[in-house]
Amino acid sequence: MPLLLVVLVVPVAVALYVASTFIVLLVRQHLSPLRSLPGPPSPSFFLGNLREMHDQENNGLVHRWSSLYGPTFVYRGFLSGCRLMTTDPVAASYILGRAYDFPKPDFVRDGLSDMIGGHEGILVVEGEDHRRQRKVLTPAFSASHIRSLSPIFWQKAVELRSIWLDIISSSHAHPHAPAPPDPLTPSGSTAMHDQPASPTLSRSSTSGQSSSFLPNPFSSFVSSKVAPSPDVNSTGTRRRTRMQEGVLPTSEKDKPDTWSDGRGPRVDVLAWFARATLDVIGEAGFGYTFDSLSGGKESELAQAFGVIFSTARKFRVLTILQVWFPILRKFQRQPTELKEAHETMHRIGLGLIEEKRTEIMSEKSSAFASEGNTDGRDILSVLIRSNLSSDPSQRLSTSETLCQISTFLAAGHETTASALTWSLYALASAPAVQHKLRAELRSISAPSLSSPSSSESSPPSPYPAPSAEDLTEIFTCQYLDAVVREVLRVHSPVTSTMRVAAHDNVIPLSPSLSSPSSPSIKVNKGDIISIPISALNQSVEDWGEDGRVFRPERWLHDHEGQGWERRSRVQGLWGNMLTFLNGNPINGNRACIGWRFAINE
Ligand code: HEM
Repeated sequence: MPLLLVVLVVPVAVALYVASTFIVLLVRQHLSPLRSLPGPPSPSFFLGNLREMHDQENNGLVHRWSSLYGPTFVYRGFLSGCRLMTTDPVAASYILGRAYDFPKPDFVRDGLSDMIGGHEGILVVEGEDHRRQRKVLTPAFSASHIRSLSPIFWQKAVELRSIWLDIISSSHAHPHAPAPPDPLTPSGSTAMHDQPASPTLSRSSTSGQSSSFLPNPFSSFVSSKVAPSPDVNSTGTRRRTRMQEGVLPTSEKDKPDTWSDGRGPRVDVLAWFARATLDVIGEAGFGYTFDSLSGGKESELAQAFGVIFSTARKFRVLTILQVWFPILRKFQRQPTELKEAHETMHRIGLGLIEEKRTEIMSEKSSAFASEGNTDGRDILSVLIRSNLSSDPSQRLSTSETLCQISTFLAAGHETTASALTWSLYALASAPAVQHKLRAELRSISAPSLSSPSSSESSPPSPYPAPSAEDLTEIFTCQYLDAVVREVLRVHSPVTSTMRVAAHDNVIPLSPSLSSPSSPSIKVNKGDIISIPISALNQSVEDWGEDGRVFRPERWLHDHEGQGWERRSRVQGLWGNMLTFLNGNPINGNRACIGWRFAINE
């Protein structure tokens, strides 16, 4: 009898659950105020526009849609549900400035939690938990503390420089290395062309624009860093690097190949920057040595993180279904490899926390503890220290602290690798900019920069770490500043983000962009909103007709003494762009907490 009951009742219950979810969805859809907004046709009932968004390159689709339907329009998600997308700066500022009224959607938070290995990191938590975590974490990201980490950035840059010099000189020794089949090669390097189609990066950012397809705003940069750059083995056939498979490469045999194709030696820059930035975030973030640049044995933590990252990135139909049927998450079986990776991360993370705590306690009478001198300390140490001194009700628990380690890795490693790669790409595409920047840097008197440069025949010069005065001189370089801003504006590593209305709301629009009949947009609780960061950063209204062109000069003051940053209508955290987002300390500051770290790096 009980068996009969199970056989009859379970399928009926499942059918009712599925049917009621669909009905709720369709009714919601029917009542949505977003239905009246214009937008592209939906090519598929089940996937809406998600597939084409996933497949687009360099935000071209968003630019096309906004030119056809205006800055605020609707595209379709799962089961053709309406999703709002806006490039209106007033609407974007309203939404992002009210982070607790417009939190990340649950499915995005779930995706991030999978990547981080827990629900308690600052990227994932919302409301009061977020406010508390942000307060404890903020001192670790202060301007002076981040500046004190510069020797780590410097050391890794010098290390990477000598590796590249070695690669170049050894490839000169073998000038006839076979050229790989490489259909992705850039077609000429013209200065300042419109949104360059870098082969490696644009292909990679195909998946990089996928934040609404993969439930993860950080997928925009996550996947772009496992770029499918061509990697060729000795027989000339393509092979995937472990980097591309999501496993971080560190051992000698896995180093990306270099080759000569008649135009000089070629280096997979993205893969090398990923190693350098992994080393940096390990050391500066939590005092952990990955040694991935020097090609030592692949660290346990790098391996574990690689497994977690690559698993979280994978797109599965189940992931989409879980958005609408959260119960499915309960039945999800974790692959053994993933379980082991989480355990490794947990064990190493707890070890690091314990080590820092012991250090801090034993230094209680020393300068570090008594005078608050945290210079050069990794971020985790400063975080633990500020946690110890804060009001007990405001402290982070051990499991919350643990989640911050993987959060720093997830948020601070591939973003910076991507930014650095785009920087080199932009400079390579604009030789005039490159010459001007080099001339400015060569004019600096700082000993760390004025060391004699090496030639192919002499070993690289040591380049001592810059002093505080050197850093001040470097940071006041106007053209360097303009180049960094322009790279991060045109090639924002996080291309879009997503929010959900926590309750019914009315979003104001720019007076110049709204129609008199609808100066605002009504959203219902649960409506999903996409903010295309890249498109906003490149807006023609803000940046002029050449808004999508890489032109650092726009940041220099014109003859009226006005910098372009003052003309932009976007209220970004940094440089009046949304690259690091923006926020509001009262109603949720979800702007990038690591922006100073990234700029310094
Ligand atoms: C060029 C490099 C970087 C870019 C473009 C970038 C961009 C962003 C963006 C757009 C967000 C907001 C995401 C959202 O809410 O949808 C964010 C958040 C965050 N970033 Fe970064 N980031 C960079 C580097 C870093 C670094 C180096 C770190 C840490 C060392 C870091 C740590 C974080 C954290 C912890 C958050 C979550 C903040 C919160 O929710 O309160 N980021 N970042």
